[in-house]
Amino acid sequence: MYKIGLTGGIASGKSTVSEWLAQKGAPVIDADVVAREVVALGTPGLSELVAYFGDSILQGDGTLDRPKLGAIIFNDEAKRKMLNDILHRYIHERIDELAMMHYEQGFGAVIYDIPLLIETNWYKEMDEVWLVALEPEVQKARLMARNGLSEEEAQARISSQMSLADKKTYSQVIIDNNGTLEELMDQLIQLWQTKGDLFAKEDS
Ligand SMILES: CC(C)(COP(=O)(O)OP(=O)(O)OC[C@H]1O[C@@H](n2cnc3c(N)ncnc32)[C@H](O)[C@@H]1O)[C@@H](O)C(=O)NCCC(=O)NCCS
Ligand SMILES: Nc1ncnc2c1ncn2[C@@H]1O[C@H](COP(=O)(O)OP(=O)(O)OP(=O)(O)O)[C@@H](O)[C@H]1O
Repeated sequence: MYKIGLTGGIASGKSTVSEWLAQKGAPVIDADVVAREVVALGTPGLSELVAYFGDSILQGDGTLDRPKLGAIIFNDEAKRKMLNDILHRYIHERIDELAMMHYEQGFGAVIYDIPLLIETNWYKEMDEVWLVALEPEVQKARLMARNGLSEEEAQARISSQMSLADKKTYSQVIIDNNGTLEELMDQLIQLWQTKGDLFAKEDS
């Protein structure tokens, strides 16, 4: 099965792209969804987080207080590394399971929507990397609007990730999302024309 890693910085438009691809019939694995599963109530992932960060990262009902943990790790590199060390193993395992399900269903290719695909070296497992690219100023504005963050908070999140210029050197396909949604869709239609057949099921 052909593996396509879809990546890009925070608020770059990966979900917008992967939802479009999913509507076209491509199987998509969303690492942000998996990252929520592995810290659900009662999981070993959540227990390990509490053991390191303390139970002040929990809400009253025992579930993870995500904004609170975000405020900690996006401003502290050592703690972010620890979070990654704890969770990426669980995330990777679950992603492999989901990929196996798609493989068993006969799909020719699968999209791995992974924000930290390059930072974690997971790109090495991919056959190709698609990057959703946009200038940091546009990114910051979209992130502030979507998450209701201050400029400083948005900048801290952007700075916690690899720069766009570096990510480009690992990518075979660049999807430019500086423009309107319509301009994005035009590129996706073109991309589907050249790559869409990869996803076809073997028995179809
Ligand atoms: C810190 C957490 C609790 C904040 O939760 P929140 O609901 O506010 O954000 P969400 O999970 O939707 O992530 C939004 C975006 O933040 C960025 N991001 C998330 N985690 C990290 C990280 N460890 N380092 C850098 N950027 C990150 C990604 O671009 C992601 O798409 C959460 O992001 C988390 O658990 N992160 C660790 C798991 C992880 O590395 N996820 C990325 C997928 S591999
Ligand atoms: N071309 C565009 N024009 C205007 N807004 C856009 C465009 N593309 C995406 N957006 C908006 O920008 C925000 C970020 O997009 P999206 O959620 O798809 O990014 P993402 O890369 O999946 O983010 P994250 O990884 O941080 O969850 C959303 O509010 C989305 O509606």
